[in-house]
Amino acid sequence: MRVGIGYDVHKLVEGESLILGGVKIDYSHGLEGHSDADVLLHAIKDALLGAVGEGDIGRHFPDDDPQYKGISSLKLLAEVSKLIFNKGFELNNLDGVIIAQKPKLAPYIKRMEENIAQVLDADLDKVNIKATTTERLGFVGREEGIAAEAIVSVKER
Ligand SMILES: Nc1ccn([C@@H]2O[C@H](COP(=O)(O)O)[C@@H](O)[C@H]2O)c(=O)n1
Ligand SMILES: C[C@@]1(CO)OP(=O)(O)OP(=O)(O)OC[C@H]1O
Repeated sequence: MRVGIGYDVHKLVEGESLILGGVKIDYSHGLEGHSDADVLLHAIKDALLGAVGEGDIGRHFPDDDPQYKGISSLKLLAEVSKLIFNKGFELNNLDGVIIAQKPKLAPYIKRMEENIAQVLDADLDKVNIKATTTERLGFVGREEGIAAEAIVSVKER
């Protein structure tokens, strides 16, 4: 068994869609990034890559490479899924947290878990996602950005 950790932050701006866990969230603001800026999937991919000793997403999908401009982070997760499969591993379990003052994410969590489990070819009960505010403290509390953290374990298949 091996474990990995991932953390990411993106800035909240007007005029962008908010996509988290591959789910489009109904909100006035969205996250800025080179890709679709799905901060949760970025943290999960970093955790998976870390677990198998493959660095981080910036190494695999550079943020100055035009081929990744606006790309769906679900597609990049599928690439990472292939990579860990080819290295002889499969997901054991995954736990992620989205740190966002707003909007209320609870209604979307199940769909995020379903998306992630599907792309990683894992049972739904191996994927857990949650959300928390920072009680209005810090950059998240001021609604300047959204952060996410993930921890995964993988096992030899
Ligand atoms: N953006 C968010 C943040 C939190 N939730 C849900 O509310 C619960 C309480 O949050 P606290 O930050 O006050 O601990 C949390 O456990 C989540 O279920 C949410 O839906 N969206
Ligand atoms: C996802 C990638 C893809 O180019 O770009 P961004 O959406 O900017 O995200 P970030 O977490 O800043 O960098 C990682 C990149 O791999």
